[in-house]
Amino acid sequence: MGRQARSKQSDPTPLKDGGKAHPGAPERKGKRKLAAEAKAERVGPAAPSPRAPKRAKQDGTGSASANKAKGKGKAGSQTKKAATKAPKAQNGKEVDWESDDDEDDIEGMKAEDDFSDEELDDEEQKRLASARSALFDEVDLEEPGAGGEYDDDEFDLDRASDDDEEDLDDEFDLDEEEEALQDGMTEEQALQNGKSAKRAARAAAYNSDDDDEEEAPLPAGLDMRRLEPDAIEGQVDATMEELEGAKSDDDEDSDDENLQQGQLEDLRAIEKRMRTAARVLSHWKQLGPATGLSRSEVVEQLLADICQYHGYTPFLAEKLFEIFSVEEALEFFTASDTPRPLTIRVNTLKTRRRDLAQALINRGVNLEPLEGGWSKVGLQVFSGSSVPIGATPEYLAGHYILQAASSFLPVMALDPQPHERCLDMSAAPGGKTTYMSALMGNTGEVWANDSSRGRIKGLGGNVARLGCRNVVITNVDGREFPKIMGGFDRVLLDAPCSGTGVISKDQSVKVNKTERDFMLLSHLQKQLLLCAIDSTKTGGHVVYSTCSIMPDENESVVTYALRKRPHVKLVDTGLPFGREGFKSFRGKQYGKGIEHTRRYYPHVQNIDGFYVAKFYIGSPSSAKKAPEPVSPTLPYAPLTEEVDEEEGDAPVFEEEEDTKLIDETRRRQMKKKGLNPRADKSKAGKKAARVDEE
Ligand SMILES: C[S@@+](CC[C@H](N)C(=O)[O-])C[C@H]1O[C@@H](n2cnc3c(N)ncnc32)[C@H](O)[C@@H]1O
Repeated sequence: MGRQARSKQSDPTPLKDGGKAHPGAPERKGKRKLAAEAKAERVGPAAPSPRAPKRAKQDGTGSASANKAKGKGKAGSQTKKAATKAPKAQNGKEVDWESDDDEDDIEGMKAEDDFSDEELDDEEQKRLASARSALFDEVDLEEPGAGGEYDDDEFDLDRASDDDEEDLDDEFDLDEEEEALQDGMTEEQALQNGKSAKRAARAAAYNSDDDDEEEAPLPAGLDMRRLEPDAIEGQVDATMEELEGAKSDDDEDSDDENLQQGQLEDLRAIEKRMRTAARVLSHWKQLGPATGLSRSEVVEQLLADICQYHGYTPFLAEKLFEIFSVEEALEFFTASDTPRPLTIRVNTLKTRRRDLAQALINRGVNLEPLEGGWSKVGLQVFSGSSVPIGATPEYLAGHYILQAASSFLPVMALDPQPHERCLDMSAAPGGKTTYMSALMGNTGEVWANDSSRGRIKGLGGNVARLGCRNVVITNVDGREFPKIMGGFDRVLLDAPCSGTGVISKDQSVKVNKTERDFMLLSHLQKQLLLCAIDSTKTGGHVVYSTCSIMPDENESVVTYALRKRPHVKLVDTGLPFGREGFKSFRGKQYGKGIEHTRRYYPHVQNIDGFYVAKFYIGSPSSAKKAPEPVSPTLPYAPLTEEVDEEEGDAPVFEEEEDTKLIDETRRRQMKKKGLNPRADKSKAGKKAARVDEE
């Protein structure tokens, strides 16, 4: 344990008493006293103090410390006083008591006899002398030695006055210097020698981590663990700061506590009001009239409370509120403030679930198969495991990946088969890619693409760690795919989304999403989905998923694709649980087979909010209406304001508009490259026309 740490752990009481400077003092003093007692015992009562001559040499009179001791000795106990008197009486020698008080005491003692020896007969006098002698003999036995001043000094040191500490250290210097002088050094060298020895001894003492060593009583003069005055001062300052800090922290803490208490009460009141409002709104006919408010007023108050209680912007609170019944909305908001269970997916390319479970249990990880038994590769890890689950040897060896249970679902729906050619269109960081690879037994091809260069690194890391040898990583905009590569057996589009299903993981979603974000995302999702469909061979499958619960990003996107690609149809996802996709929402009717799609919610299945839809890709020629082409080169461009203003579920992704966007973006890119966009206009126009024809 370090020096500072030791003092931190010590009892700070002496400071309050105005006694010892640093908190460690009482403990040190105790040891010091023990050491002195032990020494007294070893040396015996009559032995002279080995330090007495040095002290005499040091102060020239031998009385400096003794003088100090004298004053303090007065404050000492009667026993001590009696002890100091004893030598004179017993030994009959002249001892410089240096105290009138002591003389007085002796005089007093005599006076207490209340008669003169001369008045007594010889026998009486002998008896008295013997009694006196017995008394002083007894007292003598308690006295450790003849060096009265030394022992008083020792007593003072036990009280650990800073000056005395200095004296002791100086004494140590003197020892070293004397020895050095005897060894033939010059005085200056000796002084240096003494100082460095002292420094070394101090360093050794302070650096020692050995508590046992700390406990062992050292001979008093060698106890270098006592602090130098400077160090003591430093300790005092540090300790005062700590205490003041603690005090002001305490003050702040209590202010904070009061504030928190107040806030807590406010929050409790809000929570209660929200529950009441939800009940009233759910039974409006019976309870509404008693409120004296209109239904919209109650809803308005409830939304304001949700924003305050859960920390949402009014915009998002209302958007989410609309999805559920009033009471269920409250459940959703609450669940989105609670973390989901921590889950891992076993990498069957490297191990079996039971083997991994055994290995992790042996390491002290608490785990269980996923609740409900719907996955054979999922394990739930319980808190309380002291093992860092992201850093075990099994993790590093790629035996598992940390993956949310909801994230298994799109891959289970995709159901990739060995030797197939599959595409994961927006794959980073690769949770689903690596699952696909495992389900395919490292056979066939998994093209893992992501438009984000930064996220590609994580994808590569996971693919390598999990030993997925059938994965090819690409880094292009997913909307390029039908053009650069097509004919996949299966395509997964785990689309970029608003993340309203994973608010418990990313609370920033509560405040950073705007209407425009939803518009842009929906637009991008529609483009990507058409490209995913167009990259899939006839008879193949596309799975579309998001970690959002917004219909705009889910049923609307799917319905758009059904309309634009009449040769595709929604099919059963094969997932064993989940709520049906919305058939309609706020007056909009969704496409055929939407009931096959699946919705997941944190408050219902205790997994992240998710949406999964599965398409079967029929033959374009079988469709009554030919599929509308989508530009494979469509750049990722922000929507124009006109598109922003579009209402409801009207298609916002139209060819004419796409062509305009393509042209605009191409012009911007050419300008960036320092080329003249006008010079290329005819070329660009021709290219766009050609794309439309394809
Ligand atoms: C929901 S995350 C994918 C998570 C991934 N499927 C997994 O399971 O680990 C969406 C991804 O889409 C990527 N993305 C965004 N726009 C894209 C685009 N136009 N083309 C391809 N990927 C895109 C993002 O970089 C992000 O990595």
